[in-house]
Amino acid sequence: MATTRAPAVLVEGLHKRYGDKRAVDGLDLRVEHGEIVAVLGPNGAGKTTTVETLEGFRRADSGHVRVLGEDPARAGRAWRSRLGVVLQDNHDLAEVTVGEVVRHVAGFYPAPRDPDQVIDAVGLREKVSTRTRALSGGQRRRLDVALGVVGDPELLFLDEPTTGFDPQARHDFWDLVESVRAQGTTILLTTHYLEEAERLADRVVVVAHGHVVAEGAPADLGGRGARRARVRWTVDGVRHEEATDTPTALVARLAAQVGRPDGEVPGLQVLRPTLEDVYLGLIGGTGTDAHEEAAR
Ligand SMILES: Nc1ncnc2c1ncn2[C@@H]1O[C@H](COP(=O)(O)OP(=O)(O)OP(=O)(O)O)[C@@H](O)[C@H]1O
Repeated sequence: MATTRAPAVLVEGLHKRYGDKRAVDGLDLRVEHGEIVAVLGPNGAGKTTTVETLEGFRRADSGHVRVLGEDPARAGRAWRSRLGVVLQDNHDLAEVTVGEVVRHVAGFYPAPRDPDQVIDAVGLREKVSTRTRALSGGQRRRLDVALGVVGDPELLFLDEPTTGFDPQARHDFWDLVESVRAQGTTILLTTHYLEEAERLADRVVVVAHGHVVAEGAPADLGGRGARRARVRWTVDGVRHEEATDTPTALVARLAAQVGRPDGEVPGLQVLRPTLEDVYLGLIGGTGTDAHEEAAR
């Protein structure tokens, strides 16, 4: 039998107000060891307030919070050394080199990773002797991640880690996060990029108005997996569309009935709701169901 182990993060009924503003309003969250959980939500939904409460940087008004089994409001240095934190805006260490800062931060932890291996892992080997002020935005973010993981944390918090990245840098960063997870690190990230959540997260949690409005695997969120596919095709310049639970069977029938001699069906598209469609529906956005995920 598996032993029962407390989750890496457990939040029940979290509340936090700023004056009259209910920033977090009855939020529940659970992250198991080894999971990557993405917290999604519109600006001002309460994501950063929640994450910073978990990191021990803000005090909850009420609610039960446990991170690696301890209350962040009371936990000490030993607990903090088990966390990796990558904030939205990190400090500026302008005159220090990449190598110096990674080695320096490693020194804060009882059992850090090898700083040189971390620098290699985040792709900053060529910049090891560069002062941090001379890094590009994406390189600085990689440095932030290096600082987040050099202590070999059990739990890593990433708050909007790829904001401002170019597409290649974002994909490289995702590979990096996956390699960190492969070493057993639990990861809680906030993001505004649905593609990022889809690529990285085992589970997404959608927060709006300070509480969770939906959660699930990216493929299942909001009943996404159960929604019907729509198949489109063209015959003699006229577009046709049919909703179906069995798109493969429909496509096979079309190939036989209206396909060209080589079996190709003109204008064939198989459409399913994207995570973004589902997300926008959940938060009351204006998303349509018309994104095209699989077109052939
Ligand atoms: N220190 C503060 N003082 C007053 N109000 C605050 C403070 N921090 C956050 N708020 C307010 O609390 C609400 C939640 O903010 P929070 O930063 O947690 O949202 P978020 O979901 O992280 O947003 P974003 O996606 O824009 O980062 C917002 O209305 C914000 O203006």
